[in-house]
Amino acid sequence: MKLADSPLAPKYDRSNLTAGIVHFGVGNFHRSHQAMFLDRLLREGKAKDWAICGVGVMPGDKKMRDALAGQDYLYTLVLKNPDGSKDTAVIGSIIDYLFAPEDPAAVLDRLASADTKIVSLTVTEGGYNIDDETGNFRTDSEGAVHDAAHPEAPQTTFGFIVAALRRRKEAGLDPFTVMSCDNLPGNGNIARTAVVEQARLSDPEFAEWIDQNVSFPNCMVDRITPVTTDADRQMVKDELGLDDAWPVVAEPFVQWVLEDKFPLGRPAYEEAGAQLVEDVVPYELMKLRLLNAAHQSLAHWGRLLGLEFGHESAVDEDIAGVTRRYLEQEARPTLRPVPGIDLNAYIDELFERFANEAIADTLARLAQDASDRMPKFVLPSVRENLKNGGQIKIGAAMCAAWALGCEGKAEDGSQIVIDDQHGKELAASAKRQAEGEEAAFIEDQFVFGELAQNEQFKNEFVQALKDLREKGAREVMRSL
Ligand SMILES: NC(=O)c1ccc[n+]([C@@H]2O[C@H](COP(=O)([O-])OP(=O)(O)OC[C@H]3O[C@@H](n4cnc5c(N)ncnc54)[C@H](O)[C@@H]3O)[C@@H](O)[C@H]2O)c1
Ligand SMILES: O=P(O)(O)OC[C@@H](O)[C@@H](O)[C@H](O)[C@H](O)CO
Repeated sequence: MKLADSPLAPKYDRSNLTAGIVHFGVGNFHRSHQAMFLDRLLREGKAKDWAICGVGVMPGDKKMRDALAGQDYLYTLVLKNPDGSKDTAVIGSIIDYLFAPEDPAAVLDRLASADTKIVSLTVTEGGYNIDDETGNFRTDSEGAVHDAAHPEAPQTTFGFIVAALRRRKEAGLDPFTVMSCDNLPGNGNIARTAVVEQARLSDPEFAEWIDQNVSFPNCMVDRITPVTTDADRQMVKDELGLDDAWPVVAEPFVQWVLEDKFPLGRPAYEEAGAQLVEDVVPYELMKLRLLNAAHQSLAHWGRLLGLEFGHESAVDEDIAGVTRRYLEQEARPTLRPVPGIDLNAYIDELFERFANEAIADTLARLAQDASDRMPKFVLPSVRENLKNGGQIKIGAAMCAAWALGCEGKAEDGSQIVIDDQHGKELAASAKRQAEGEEAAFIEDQFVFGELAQNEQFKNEFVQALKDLREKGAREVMRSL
């Protein structure tokens, strides 16, 4: 059955909607989170001017464009509960999709349209081109250099945003709000840096204007959303009778905490369950340094033991133990109090969520692009503890588990595949490490910045790596 004919399909009239939001990076998470919040409002007859037009700038996004365009941009969202039951809906809030490499002019026209009031992003942690140590935009990246030289014919997210803001200004239109929904500490601030610094490369004066006039709210986003598998597609066909080229599965838990800084207005997200707050930073840090850091721990220790899924790591006594001790002894002490949240209960709930085997989140997904994730989720706590005399041994050992995994083999001899945009460099330093250069991995400036020069971090890392080789991961985890 076609999605549009399903009893689960939206009852609201989609021909009557206007795209007020342009979203870059329509992956699984955007579709399980922001698009779902909007769908909730649309079902109540609200937010008709806030439908979403997706944009993809990466060559790989053609697949998503084709999948969505072939089914009127509808898709199935399947929430998998821990007891094995499922809650399903067909989501209708995305009404168009533009694939930038094929038609960049259409993307610019859409961004420059008076209808567009919010430009939102889930372009991954690495998509912002930020040096984690300095917080500076990497002006020498290929895309940034291209868009600086050809500001009228951009290829990257930030190049498009800058070009569109210029067109709006020239046309006398107010700037849209730029809302990052990526897992980054201060994601709005980072989006600001990326947009302003991209603009500065071609027009410093306009960059200043953007900095003064464009709003970049910060937000914290949360819903574990694994990669869609063929088995998920088959399940949607068998159980719901639906032909869906790209359904999304996710956990039932969902959270969105955001700053209310939308000069051109916004959907009433709070009426769909989001929390609007003055200061989102404590919530963001809690989520990134606890949930996302725990995911790194489950992934790197679990992969060393040859495990495949997040829930397998989460119920393994040694991995769960070392992960919990990391959270309690090294991550939580770096957090500020979070209004309305008991951090002990939050950590307990994380382990319940991680243990949901119906989600079947893979350790490969959690470890993907770890070179972008470790610097955002784990290394900030290491740095803060080093500064304040706090403990770092479990974080350093997690880095060593990752480093050893990058040599390519689990303890049971199975292969560990490295899927990382910085993978070549990781493989090269892991090779030097395997040949006896014990600190080679942490000398990778892109990931570790100045940390290799810190004697305490280096010693803890090198010792953990040595112990891992001599005693194995289980004994090391138990000793921590
Ligand atoms: N999956 C989750 O559980 C989850 C939960 C919370 C937040 N997030 C955030 O959402 C992001 C995306 O996750 P996902 O599960 O949707 O992944 P995904 O792989 O399904 O989608 C990623 C999207 O980002 C685009 N992208 C990647 N690099 C880009 C770049 N340099 N410029 C522009 N676009 C780029 C891809 O083309 C794709 O459209 C994560 O990196 C994270 O920051 C994910
Ligand atoms: O998607 P990333 O790159 O931010 O990190 C991997 C996971 O930790 C992450 O996707 C979580 O599942 C998510 O942040 C839960 O809300």
